[in-house]
Amino acid sequence: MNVTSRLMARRTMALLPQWSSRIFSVDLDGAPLYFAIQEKHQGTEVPHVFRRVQQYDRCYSLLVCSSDRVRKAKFYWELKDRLLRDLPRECNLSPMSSFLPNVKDSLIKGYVLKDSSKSSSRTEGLLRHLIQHDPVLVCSYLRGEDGRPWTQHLWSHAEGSTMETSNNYYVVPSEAPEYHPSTLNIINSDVFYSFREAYEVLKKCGDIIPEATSVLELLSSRLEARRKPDFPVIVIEGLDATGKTTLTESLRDTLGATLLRSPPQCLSPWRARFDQEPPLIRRAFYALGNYITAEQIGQEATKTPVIIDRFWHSTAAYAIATAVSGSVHNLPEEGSEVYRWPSDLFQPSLVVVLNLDPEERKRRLMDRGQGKTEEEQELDQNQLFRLRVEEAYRRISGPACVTVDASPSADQVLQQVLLLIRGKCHL
Ligand SMILES: Nc1ncnc2c1ncn2[C@@H]1O[C@H](COP(=O)(O)OP(=O)(O)OP(=O)(O)O)[C@@H](O)[C@H]1O
Ligand SMILES: Nc1ccn([C@H]2C[C@H](O)[C@@H](COP(=O)(O)O)O2)c(=O)n1
Repeated sequence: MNVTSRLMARRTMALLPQWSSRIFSVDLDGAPLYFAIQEKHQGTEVPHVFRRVQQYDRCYSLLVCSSDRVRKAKFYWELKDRLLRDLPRECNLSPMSSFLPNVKDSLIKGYVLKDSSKSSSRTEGLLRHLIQHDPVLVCSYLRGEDGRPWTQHLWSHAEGSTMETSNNYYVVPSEAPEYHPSTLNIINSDVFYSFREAYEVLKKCGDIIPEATSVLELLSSRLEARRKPDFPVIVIEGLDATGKTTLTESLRDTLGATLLRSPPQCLSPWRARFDQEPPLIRRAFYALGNYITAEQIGQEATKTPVIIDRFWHSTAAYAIATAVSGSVHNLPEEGSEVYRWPSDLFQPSLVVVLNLDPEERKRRLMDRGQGKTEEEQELDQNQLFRLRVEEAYRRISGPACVTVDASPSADQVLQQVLLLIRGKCHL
């Protein structure tokens, strides 16, 4: 490799720190398959993932690398649609990531691209364009000949030219890491543990999402000193159609309470807009919604008991369950810091989670016959996602939730929750 290409390769690799200590994970049919790279040719074992892609003529990886996390999140979010639109039909994409085993915040996301189109020119033209203009690291993979293993070639770009590095990295099998890679970046990317962290994300979005500025304007007067509320504050949680609206309205009427929601009414004009954004931005929006609701709690709980329809448990449980794929075993383990309550967020007196058999929930959804959000459809169709949300609810602590069976009649559920409130909150 000449000096220029070595420099180009070094500059490119600086985007992906500790390149040769990284593990690569490819999600084929929902299950991660792992491989690593090494500089020396040792052994000939082909990682499982490459045995699965042999039928394709060409194989590439794209990893989205940028120190600007808003740009990175936006670009990754839009990349799949762009690739599916512009690549030849014979190309196939699978989610991929690279990470340092068990090192927090080391996860970098991307795709593996398998190509069996007649010519490489369209695909490679697109990849060249991407590395020139976007925060993407591209590698190509070559099948070894004469019993030699597959090799990974890093593409570099500088001063108008693109090249593949000629010093090979050999692709070798790797063990599954102790922690599922998608758990590594949850803190402050999917779940925010302070007002400041969530606020900073929306502040950075101001120039690309004008609505973020409107949301921030609502927050300017917040974070006043909190005092202990005079009346109990009770949160009702649960998946959609488990009966939260029905129960919270009955509790309001029975207890003469104030009913609040998170996200609060004042954020309604922007909710649909933020629901289209990548998790980093969308979850920051919901996190800030909890702080606005907390402020309203502070005002109302001096006068009456307060009932809240969804709060922090929803924000964290849905975010964690979306960030992690596969079975509940992939979730961060019970007791992980991922499930801790933000230290600057108001803690309610009691959190009740309504639990309902999936078939009965589906029946209630059908009877109600309203439109569903994408996440609600996902809950409906994807059993594993529903199980992850339910388990994440259960693992959140400080305060932990109390689970109530929501399958009896509305009045029986109300009586059950009133008993809990009277026991815990001395009402
Ligand atoms: N205990 C119950 N038994 C039978 N049906 C119920 C019960 N509680 C609520 N329902 C009915 O189930 C449907 C969903 O209830 P509701 O709207 O209260 O749920 P939700 O949790 O607030 O839903 P979402 O989160 O989607 O707003 C409604 O049609 C409601 O009348
Ligand atoms: N405090 C909240 C409330 C809601 N969310 C998110 C989680 C789901 O994506 C969706 C469910 O809300 P619904 O459709 O029942 O209004 O909203 C959140 O993150 N935090």
